[in-house]
Amino acid sequence: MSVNRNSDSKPLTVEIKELKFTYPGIDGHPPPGSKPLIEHFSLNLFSGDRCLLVGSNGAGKTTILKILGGKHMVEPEMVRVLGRSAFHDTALSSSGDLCYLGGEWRRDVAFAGFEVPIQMDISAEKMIFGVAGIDPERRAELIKVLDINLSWRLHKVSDGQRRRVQICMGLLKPFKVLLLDEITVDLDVLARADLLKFLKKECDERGATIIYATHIFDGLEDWPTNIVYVAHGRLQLALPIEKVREMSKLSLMRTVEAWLRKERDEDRRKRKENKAAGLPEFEKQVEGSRVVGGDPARASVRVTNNGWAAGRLHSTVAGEENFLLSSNRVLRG
Ligand SMILES: Nc1ncnc2c1ncn2[C@@H]1O[C@H](COP(=O)(O)OP(=O)(O)OP(=O)(O)O)[C@@H](O)[C@H]1O
Repeated sequence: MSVNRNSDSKPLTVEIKELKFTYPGIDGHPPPGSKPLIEHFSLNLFSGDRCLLVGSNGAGKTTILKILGGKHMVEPEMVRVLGRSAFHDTALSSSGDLCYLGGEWRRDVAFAGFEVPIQMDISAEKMIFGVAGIDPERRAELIKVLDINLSWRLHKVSDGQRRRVQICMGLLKPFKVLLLDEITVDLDVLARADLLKFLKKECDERGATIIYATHIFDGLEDWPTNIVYVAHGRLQLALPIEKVREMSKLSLMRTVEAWLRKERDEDRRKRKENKAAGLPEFEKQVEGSRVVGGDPARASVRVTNNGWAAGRLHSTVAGEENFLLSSNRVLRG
């Protein structure tokens, strides 16, 4: 499903085609009898799009962003970012063209090319200026936008200040596709507003594409170009913002609230019906399906020669031809 009315002339940047994904069990395979977490999910996004990804807790937003960010393996044709498979073509992330910013401090910073925990005794200046090959103007702009004091010692600053440094590190390279998994929770209103403004400019002026998963709608009314609503790992709606405004006279937050309320009422109705019919109210959780993502070395089924080893962040071997298996068997945290 394409969500941009004017997509004809704009390059396609994110292409999701019939995406299907199940978290692997401890043996590296989807547990027998498990229902895919994500299924029948298709979406196209274009250069310049700012897409808000909304849905209730557990809907699958983080999973989708991680798949797009190349952290979970899926069939290469299911997800293309800038025409390439994010999981198999690790140069997409290492070049900075594809950037995933989520809750994982250490890994995100490492992906920005500076492999140190962000809570150690180090100055913000050392962290930020330690990344090589950065345009000084862009760096100065980000420091200003995020109002970073370069003398901050990272082990002594507040969560929000540390988060600002993390975001700055993540945005230093001029990304083409940015995946944001609610990274603004710690930010004060001013920092959040300035960051959102900066991100809007990145899309308008450089044609970047941003997908932003959030539950916080403050200051977002005029930010997105598209809204994507996901429930139970299935795409419910993918609309340009003008269409959402046409459909609903409510604010963005109230509109999303109405969608989620309807979904919850429907879930409750189904559970009641199941109960009345003597069926289990909730879907059975498949035993062993909860895995800690991250280290492929911990999975008992290994993909042959995929270039990854425990504790390493960048594959030495890029390219789909190196992958013998193409199920959902490997997770990167
Ligand atoms: N590593 C994992 N292994 C197995 N199941 C997982 C794993 N990570 C998430 N899940 C399950 O996948 C489902 C979707 O989780 P996900 O984190 O993608 O949801 P979300 O929409 O981002 O939720 P939230 O709004 O709470 O952040 C949840 O039911 C969750 O329990």
